[in-house]
Amino acid sequence: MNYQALPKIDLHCHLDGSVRPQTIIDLANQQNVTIPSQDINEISSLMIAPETCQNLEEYLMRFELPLSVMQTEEGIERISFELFEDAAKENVKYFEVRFGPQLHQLQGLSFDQIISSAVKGMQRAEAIYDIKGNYILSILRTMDKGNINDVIDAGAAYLNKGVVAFDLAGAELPGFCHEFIPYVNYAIEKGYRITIHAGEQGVGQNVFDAVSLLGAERVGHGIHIKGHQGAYDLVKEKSVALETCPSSNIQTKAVDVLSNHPIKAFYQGGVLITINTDNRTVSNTTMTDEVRKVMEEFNLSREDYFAIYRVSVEQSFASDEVKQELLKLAE
Ligand SMILES: O=c1[nH]cnc2c1ncn2[C@@H]1O[C@H](CO)[C@@H](O)[C@H]1O
Ligand SMILES: [Zn+2]
Repeated sequence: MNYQALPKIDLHCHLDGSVRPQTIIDLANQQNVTIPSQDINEISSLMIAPETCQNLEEYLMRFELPLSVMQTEEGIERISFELFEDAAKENVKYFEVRFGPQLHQLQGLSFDQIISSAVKGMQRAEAIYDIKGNYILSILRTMDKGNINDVIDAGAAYLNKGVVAFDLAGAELPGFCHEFIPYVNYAIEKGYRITIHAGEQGVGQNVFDAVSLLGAERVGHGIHIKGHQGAYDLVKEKSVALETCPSSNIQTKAVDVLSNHPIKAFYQGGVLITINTDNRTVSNTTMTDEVRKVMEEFNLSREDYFAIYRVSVEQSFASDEVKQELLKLAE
């Protein structure tokens, strides 16, 4: 099968984990940022998380280098444009990208400048390529909570003009949802859709909480509903889609090998699943690779692929008009 040619949808991809290595070098030189090497191979290997990562925390250490050149409007705009360009060239037709505005303030950018730069880069790519997209604003669970509502307020000006949803990301502790209830409620009041990273690091209860306490409409990863019947049943009952990211899940030790990934069991059990990249550079992957890996490992047919594609369309935060266009590609 020609995986590259298939129309694809990626609903879970981090901007800062998906920067071209050459762009890190270019921007570091332009911005006078010191980086460990000028050699593209060395920069690439510093950015890609190794298979020997012990856990999510070690995986997350790979984001420091790209973030060092994502502190100016030009840097963010360029990286956003290039990510949508890369995705369009492999036939991703709809792309939801997320990032944490709190991580881009090291040189004093305002949340408005940060968010508008990302949106501008996306819109520049949308004008040239056959791709549509939206941004999701991620709050880092480990960071100070004092400015979360400022991120929500700044992003609200872009709602349905490039920004659609709110997310919680970063290291995952058991029971994390409780302390975020007021922030997520504030985001919902402002009109954000909700997706939450949960059940990536061993805690199925976090998925149950993300859906029942935070109103998550989708869950990032969600792997550990396997082994938590209550979470499994709730996700099915509420038609919450899981944004699975197979390569990332192996690097972070959420699963040991692809053949043990529960994605096919979920699919056969009627859980809504989608296939996504998480981090193109850190996980050294593309949508073409993720689709190929899942289809080959689990012997999925073209019909299975388009069933999953349709779930991605329905569970996306795209407008009805865009959804109609995307569904036509599955006919
Ligand atoms: O798989 C993941 N699980 C949890 N957090 C993640 C994952 N990938 C990236 N980030 C975190 O999200 C931030 C904003 O994009 C990244 O800087 C990284 O810390
Ligand atoms: Zn993620």
